[in-house]
Amino acid sequence: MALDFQHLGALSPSGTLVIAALTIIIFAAYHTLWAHKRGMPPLPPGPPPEPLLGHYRIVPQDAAFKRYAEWAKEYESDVLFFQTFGTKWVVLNSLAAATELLEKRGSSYADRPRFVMFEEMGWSPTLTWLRWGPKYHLHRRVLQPPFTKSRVSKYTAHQRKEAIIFCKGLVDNPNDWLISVRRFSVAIVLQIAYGLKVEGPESQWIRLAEDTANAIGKSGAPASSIMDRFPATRYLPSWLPFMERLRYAHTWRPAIQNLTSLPFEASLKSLASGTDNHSFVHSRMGIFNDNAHSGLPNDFGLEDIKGAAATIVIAGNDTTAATMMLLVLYLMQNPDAQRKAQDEVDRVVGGDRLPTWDDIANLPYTNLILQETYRMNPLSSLGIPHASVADDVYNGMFIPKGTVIYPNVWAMTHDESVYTEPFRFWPERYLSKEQGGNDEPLPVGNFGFGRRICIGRNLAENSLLIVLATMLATVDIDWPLGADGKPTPFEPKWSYRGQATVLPFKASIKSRSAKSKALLDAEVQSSEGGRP
Ligand code: HEM
Repeated sequence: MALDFQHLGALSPSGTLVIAALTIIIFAAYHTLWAHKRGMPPLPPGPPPEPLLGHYRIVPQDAAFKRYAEWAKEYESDVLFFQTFGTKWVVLNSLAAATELLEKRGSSYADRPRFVMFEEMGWSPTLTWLRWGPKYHLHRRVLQPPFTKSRVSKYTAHQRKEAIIFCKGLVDNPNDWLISVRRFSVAIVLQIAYGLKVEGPESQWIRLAEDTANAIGKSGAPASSIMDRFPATRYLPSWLPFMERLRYAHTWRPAIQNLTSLPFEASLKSLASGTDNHSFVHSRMGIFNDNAHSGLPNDFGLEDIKGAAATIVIAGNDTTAATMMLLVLYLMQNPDAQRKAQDEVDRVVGGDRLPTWDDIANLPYTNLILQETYRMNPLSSLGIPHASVADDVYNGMFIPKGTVIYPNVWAMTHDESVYTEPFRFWPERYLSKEQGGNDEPLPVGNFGFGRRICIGRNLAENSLLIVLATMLATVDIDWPLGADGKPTPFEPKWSYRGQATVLPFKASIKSRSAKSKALLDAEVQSSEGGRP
């Protein structure tokens, strides 16, 4: 008989706790006995679990990637095993393991776990969270083609224009540089998904995207809440002390719903008025309406279009903004790298114009600054988890079907056997020894692995490169001024709940020259409707 948890909210607190505890004990005992099949090789090693709770209290909620990397050394294994309440998870701490399992055996590891907490947050069909199956394939087939390397070139004019508006924002309002960052990242994806424009720093779309970024950015590592580990707990009353993630999900639910609905409705309105803005929504609605008129079925229905458009904004906005903040941070902390990159841009572009797309291929050091930024702080330090669809054996270790797989990208990009002084920002490390570098490999994993690799990576990389080149051409970035009027270094603060991001910080941003400022002003002036 299925358990009915719906009525639990009406129970007294002590009754609820007793039922919750009993249910957890039964499930945990059952799954612990089941986890290891007879006759199979041993499970990967890991710290010993606690009775019944397994590893629930052992793995830290914050910055778990660092602890996993330490355990990998302690247990001398790049693959570690954990379990709690019947959920099993494996952490891959080396690129070799991630490449073998997520790339080479990719089809066996292309599922996602169920993101119960995100379900509580009210997401519509979103490629990122969809389980491996027909719905997933349909969404990937629709969303991937517009973002291939060749197809993203159609967005480059828009990206360059926004990069120039961004840098003008930095020069005109340096103290509000974070608003300019948010404006840029929203403007790119909102235009592509819905054909909507961000008219200025006060735009409702910036606020909406900010809310959603907050909702997702601080929601904890994906699939790691008690609800994800043990889905029945979603029906417990949210006032219980250990259900803070459920409270969080309900608090942010309206933000997710607004982001999914409001821009979609605005885009439909502009379509109804007869304007085709060539956005994702307009092109999908064209197909949808044509099919409807011809009496053909629409596999990709209205909810799918709505969910897929929101995916572009949700997946593309905060990731781009967070990487831009890292670029500003690392340029500020590393004046030598900043000067060297500025010299490169000056040499290639000259002082009479701003960088264009043709220049990007001729800016290798600028490109390495971006690569080193990816390596220093992979935003999804533990990736977005995959899940295995079949039993497997790797290096003599058994990985059961249905195991959640976390690639520890941070451990990979800080592996001392690959990167000398991994905590040092040193873009030259990728150059050959003859060029003064150390022949180290470019970082891998920032955009994920295998079948689930980020579909927006080409778009994001283009955004970041044109923004970086334009910043280098037009502004100097330094530590903020202290009370004595001198640049004053400080230790930045970080958040490791959800994405690994640097928290908002102050920087001193100044125009490089009257000429570079005039170039920005002139380009913004001449670009149609461009407003900082
Ligand atoms: C710096 C920017 C970005 C970073 C660091 C980033 C990172 C990631 C990562 C780590 C994943 C998980 C991959 C995996 O499971 O193996 C992912 C998936 C995804 N990304 Fe991005 N991303 C960025 C920008 C974008 C943009 C601009 C878009 C939209 C066009 C986008 C759309 C997606 C989607 C739809 C998925 C889910 C793919 C799937 O599950 O099949 N991302 N991204």
